[in-house]
Formats: sequence, structure tokens, C-alpha cells
Amino acid sequence: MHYSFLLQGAKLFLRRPSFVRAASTCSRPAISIPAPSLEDIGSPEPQLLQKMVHAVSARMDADPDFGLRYFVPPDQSTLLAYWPDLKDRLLERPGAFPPLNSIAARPSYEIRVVPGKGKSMFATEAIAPGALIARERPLLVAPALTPLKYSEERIHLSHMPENIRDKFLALHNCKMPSHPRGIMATNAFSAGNMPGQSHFGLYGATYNDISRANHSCRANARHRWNLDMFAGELRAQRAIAAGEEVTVRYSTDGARADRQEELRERYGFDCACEICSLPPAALARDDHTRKTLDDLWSLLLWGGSSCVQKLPSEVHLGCVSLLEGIRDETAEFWRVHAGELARAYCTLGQREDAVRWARKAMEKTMAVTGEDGGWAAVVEAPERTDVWRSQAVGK
Ligand SMILES: C[S@@+](CC[C@H](N)C(=O)[O-])C[C@H]1O[C@@H](n2cnc3c(N)ncnc32)[C@H](O)[C@@H]1O
Repeated sequence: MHYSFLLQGAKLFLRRPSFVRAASTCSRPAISIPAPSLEDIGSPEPQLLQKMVHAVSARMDADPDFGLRYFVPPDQSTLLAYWPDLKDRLLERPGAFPPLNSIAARPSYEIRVVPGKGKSMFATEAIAPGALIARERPLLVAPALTPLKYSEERIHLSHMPENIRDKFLALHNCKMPSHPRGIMATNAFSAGNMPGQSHFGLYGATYNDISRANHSCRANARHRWNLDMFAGELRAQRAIAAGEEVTVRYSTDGARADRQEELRERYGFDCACEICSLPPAALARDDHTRKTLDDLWSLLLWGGSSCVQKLPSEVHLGCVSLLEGIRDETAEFWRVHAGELARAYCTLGQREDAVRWARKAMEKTMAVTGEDGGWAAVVEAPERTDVWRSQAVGK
């Protein structure tokens, strides 16, 4: 069975954490978490993916009406390849497919060629953490989890309006020219699950501009899918200087060797970012810290928000200390830990620290969700918010 699931920025499955006593090698505070037995929980891992693909394939083979369908909105701005039902569900939403001029944002980037990297995105002005860099209607939105025979690019292309087909074909293809989904495999970002669809509903979005953002293991920007606008957004994960390259992290993490292998295999390049170029001793520390943070993150995802809130504040301080030690700006990590620290300092009535962490939580939440998550009010006047002194101390 040939299938394809190749998306940037999509962590499909959690790796099983090998749990965590961290940081002793980088003279940071040690973290010791009372972990549930993850061996007991087990992990879905690849069998689940395969089962899902087989299920789609079997249903398609049994039911000729279950094939992919195509939709082009009146402004011809995009091609949506969808499973039956999705179009109606999408179009039922108020204001679905808003016209292009209503989603436009003033661009703060330009695309230039960099030798060895191809087309690349650069900031044309200073960009604040959490701020919008680009908002763009994709050229193509298509299911990410599809037996290959149903979703070759040439089939999508035959439905694509001419003006966007030329742009799509001009995108980089790091696979062999004959690869049936090479352009999508190189350029698609996750558009998440579409409404009303479960595992068949995972979609990928391919863009004219956003797909020009290159990878860095210390990315300064993050992609998110905005279903209401039927558009993708790039937001800054940290302050970006005018002239700096705008980078995203393709779906890779862990130690340098693992990242390098995945990037070479999936995207055909050797990463030479500032982290991959660290000298050996610093690299060993960085690898260890990233692995620790990834394991902890997997645990938090398994445990959900209640697990996050039960962790002692020292754990969040320890994580922040680890993140600062490796200068990692991953917004997902930061928004959880900074948010919990802001809550803790609100509980203690320590205004200065509460505001400091609330500002960080606000910036990172903006980068992830496009909204401030209520943290702007805490930054403004913590004592006027519900979170101030509201939680039991010593939870
Ligand atoms: C999504 S495209 C990014 C835009 C691409 N540079 C272009 O010219 O359209 C992914 C491809 O860009 C290149 N690329 C991305 N990040 C890179 C990096 N850090 N160093 C070198 N090449 C990179 C690789 O060829 C990769 O397959």
C-alpha cells in the first residue's frame, strides 16, 4: 500500500517518553516528575496510521461515491480536494471562504533567493512576538492521509484553475520529478482536521508564499491554519529583526542526528542552522536538553490540561530554565510553562513576576492561536483579573 503523509509542522504521533530526570549535565535545576507508567499506556504509533489508511482505501474501493471531490470558490483563489460531506459542512459555516480582500494582511516579508537554500522568506520590518507575518489563501488544500492512487498531484492539477496551477507548479519539488506528490510533500503545512471529519479529516495546505519559508531548528515563526478565513497564517514566535530570515520548524525534533536524518530524507537538505552547527560539547548538552523537553511535552500531551495544572510550579520554572538554556522559542512549550508561572505568581500576589510571565504567555499564545488567551488583561492589570489570588496556594 502506497500512502503519503508528509506535512510540515505536524506532530502526528507522540513518541513514548522514556521518562525524565533532567538537566544535571547542563547545570540547570533538575526536574523530577512523578510520571504515570507510560509503559502501561502504550502508544498508537505506526500501526494506527496504517489502519487508518487501510480503512480509507477499503471504503473507497467498496463505495465508488466515496472518492475525492473538488471545489473552487467563485474568486478562483484555491482548490479544495475533499472527502464527500466536507464541502457542505464548510459552506454551511457562516462566512465560509471569505473573499481574498477580507483576509488580506499587510505583508511584512519578501521572498528572495539564498544560494544553497533556494527561495527564502525575509522580514522587511521588525516583527513583534506573536505578530502576524503573513496570511494567505492556499493554492491547494487536500487530504493529507490518502492512499496515493487517489491523490496524485496530476489529478489535483486537472481541477485547478489555471492562474493557481502555474504558481503551484513553480513551487520547489525536493522529490524526484516523477514523485506523484512531490510538490505537496515538499511544501504542505498541516491544516488540521476539517469539521465533522475524524482521522479522514487531516488536511494539508500548500501556499505560494508561506511555503517559501525555510526550516530552522530554532525557528522564529510558526504556521497555523485559520479555518474561518480558509487561510494559513505565519506568526512570530519571538521578536524578528528587519532583514532576518523568517523560518519555521518542519515537523522534526529530538537530537541533531535524528533531525538531520529526517530533514535529509523528507526534504533533501542538510540543516546548517545555528543549533545544528554547535560545537560538540554544546551540541551534546543541547541534544540532552531537547530530548528531556520533548519527553516532558509528550507526557503533558498524554496527561492533558489537568496534568499541566497539577504540576508544581518548580517544574515549570525548571522547564523555562531548560528552554532559556538552549534558546528555544517553541511557542507551544512556552505558552504552557509561562502561563502556569503567571498563574502561580498571580496566586502569590507577586505583581512584577505575574506580569512578566503573563506577557510571555500572551506572546506565545498569540503565535499559536492568533489570540491573546486572556493574558493581555493580566499584563495590563493583574489585580483586576479572576486569576489574581484566585487559586489555592500549594496546589
Ligand atoms: C518548503 S520548501 C522551502 C522553500 C524553498 N527554499 C523554495 O525554494 O521554494 C522546502 C525546501 O527548501 C529547502 N530548504 C528548506 N530549509 C532549508 C535549510 N535550512 N537549508 C537548506 N535548504 C532548505 C529544501 O530544498 C527543502 O526541500
